[in-house]
Amino acid sequence: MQHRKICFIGAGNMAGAIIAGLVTSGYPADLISVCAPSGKNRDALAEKYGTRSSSENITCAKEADVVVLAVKPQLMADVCSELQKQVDFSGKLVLSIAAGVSVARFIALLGNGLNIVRVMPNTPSLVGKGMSGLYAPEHVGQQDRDFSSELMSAVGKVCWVDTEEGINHVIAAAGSAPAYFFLFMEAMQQEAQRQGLSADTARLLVQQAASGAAALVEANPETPLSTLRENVTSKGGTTFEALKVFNERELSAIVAEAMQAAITRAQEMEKLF
Ligand SMILES: NC(=O)C1=CN([C@@H]2O[C@H](COP(=O)(O)OP(=O)(O)OC[C@H]3O[C@@H](n4cnc5c(N)ncnc54)[C@H](OP(=O)(O)O)[C@@H]3O)[C@@H](O)[C@H]2O)C=CC1
Ligand SMILES: O=C(O)[C@@H]1CCC=N1
Repeated sequence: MQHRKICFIGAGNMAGAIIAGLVTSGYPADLISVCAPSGKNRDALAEKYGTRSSSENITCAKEADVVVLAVKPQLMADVCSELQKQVDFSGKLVLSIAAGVSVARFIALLGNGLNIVRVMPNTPSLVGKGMSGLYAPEHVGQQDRDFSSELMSAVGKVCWVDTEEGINHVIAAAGSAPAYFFLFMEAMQQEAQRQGLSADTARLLVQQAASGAAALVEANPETPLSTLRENVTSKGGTTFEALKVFNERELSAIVAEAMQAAITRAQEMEKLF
């Protein structure tokens, strides 16, 4: 892949996950600078991966070809206003990983013609198993689109969405989704422990069941998920009884409501931030 000078503004969970995946996949660490007010996270990244650590957003953004905005959505306006005063963004590529901050808002904050790509990653990027959805307005050129794809492909799989609204659908289905699976696994671990298994054994059982199920999905891309489910469900057996409970409690309605709640919140954030 192309190697450009990248500056991460923000060194938190998500930036850290992308940086870890990038460096592990061979991106030169000395081309990556990481900015944050405190040394806590950025110094840990510098120590672990050899990236550059700084508290100077403006200096690092000036030097970079690519600026990755990785702060919380509510801080984005302040961070961008500071940058806009001293950094010329023409010729730079800006990637935002923030939920709920629109392209129109970035253009208003950083200037017309901004080469902006919205990326919605997720934390499994940390282990190269990320999923990122990308969106760019029409004026963003093919080279910048390709670079963005390559960058995020270094930490997982990517898809492009045709409309900006699609980013909120990516949030619901992938950005926020690791937390849904963690919640489900937590509930299973708790119940397994309540039934008498040790915490370690309960965790191992749940972990292997989850990663094994995901591996089966990945290994059988043509097989409908319903078939994989049916393959586990013996007639008159245990799985059938367990699934009956989920169905009686309308798990799919709960999932749909939860995913819609994520989208609604992203839409609200677009108005707030
Ligand atoms: N977590 C996730 O699963 C996902 C998050 N996102 C998006 O990623 C973005 C970051 O989220 P997340 O990583 O979870 O957040 P964190 O709270 O983990 O990290 C935020 C980072 O921003 C830094 N920061 C705060 N103020 C500034 C500033 N003025 N200049 C530069 N850096 C600053 C913090 O610094 P310090 O290190 O000093 O505390 C911290 O490193 C959000 O916009 C979120 O919507 C997108 C997809 C998934
Ligand atoms: O919860 C959030 O707002 C961010 C965006 C997707 C995952 N975490």
